[in-house]
Amino acid sequence: MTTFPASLLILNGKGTDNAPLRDAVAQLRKEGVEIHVRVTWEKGDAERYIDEARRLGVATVIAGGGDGTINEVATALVHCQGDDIPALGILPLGTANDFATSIGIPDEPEKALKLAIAGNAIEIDIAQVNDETCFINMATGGFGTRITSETPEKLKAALGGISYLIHGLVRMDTLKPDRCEIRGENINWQGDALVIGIGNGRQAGGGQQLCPDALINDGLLNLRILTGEEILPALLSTLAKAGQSPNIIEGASSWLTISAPNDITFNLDGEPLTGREFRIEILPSALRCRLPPDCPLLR
Ligand SMILES: Nc1ncnc2c1ncn2[C@@H]1O[C@H](COP(=O)(O)OP(=O)(O)OP(=O)(O)O)[C@@H](O)[C@H]1O
Ligand SMILES: [Mg+2]
Repeated sequence: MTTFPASLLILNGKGTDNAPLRDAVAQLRKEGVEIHVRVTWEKGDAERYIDEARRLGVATVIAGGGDGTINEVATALVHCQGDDIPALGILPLGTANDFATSIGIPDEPEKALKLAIAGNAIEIDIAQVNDETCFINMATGGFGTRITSETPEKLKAALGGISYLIHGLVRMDTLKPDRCEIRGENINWQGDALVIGIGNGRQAGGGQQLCPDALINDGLLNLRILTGEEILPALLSTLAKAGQSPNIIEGASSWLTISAPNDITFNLDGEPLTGREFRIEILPSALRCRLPPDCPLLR
């Protein structure tokens, strides 16, 4: 792989104790591939490493971590000015890895790294909330959000994606819909939402297909609202057969506004954002991402 340009791998500090990854990086370096590796300690570190990546002139910045890490790196790339902005590569090392899984990134570090270095860089969209925060995968609100943002770190580390579900069941007594109003192109809805999913990508919460028709390069946000008084088990089975349930509202729009009389919390690729007014818009073709040739989320 000697002909490929240099990359900088931004590794979430949670994922550094990883022998297969160490071997994969060593092997690629032996083959002549230039890979710089940097490790994060806290939020904001990824952004600083992007500055360094640009000084080094690398062709790819690889996000090594979960959805939160991918989003942080993607957001920093979207905010870059000028020419020769590096492409995004993805190395899934999180607990849920919802974005990576849905776009077809392989699990094995070696395969994912090779794709991140040599894959085709394709223009994709990102979503922006209130002119500032971005999410590359999905915003979830309502009960579903409480599941994810309240799942304790330890439970998450031990059980992975399943922990979202378990923790959700334990807290079923707290199930309470969020009253809100949602507008968009041909969307004007008001009511009590149990779960609101707004997707550039398709799945969140460790495999829940909230926006099964979403594409990452169609210039649209996909919306799905789950309403009604169903309890969680029923809710999860309805997720599978949309279009049949009167409790599922769907739509697509390049922008959405959500307003609520009480605070609601959205989970943006794992990071909570609380408020009463949200304006979410898609930024079309905002960055380039190295994707597998058969990526199912492309138009
Ligand atoms: N060294 C570190 N130790 C612990 N947390 C870190 C470290 N560096 C960054 N972080 C935090 O990790 C979070 C992002 O984690 P990320 O979403 O990538 O993984 P995850 O939550 O395990 O995976 P997933 O979102 O796929 O479930 C950010 O909030 C960031 O502040
Ligand atoms: Mg889309």
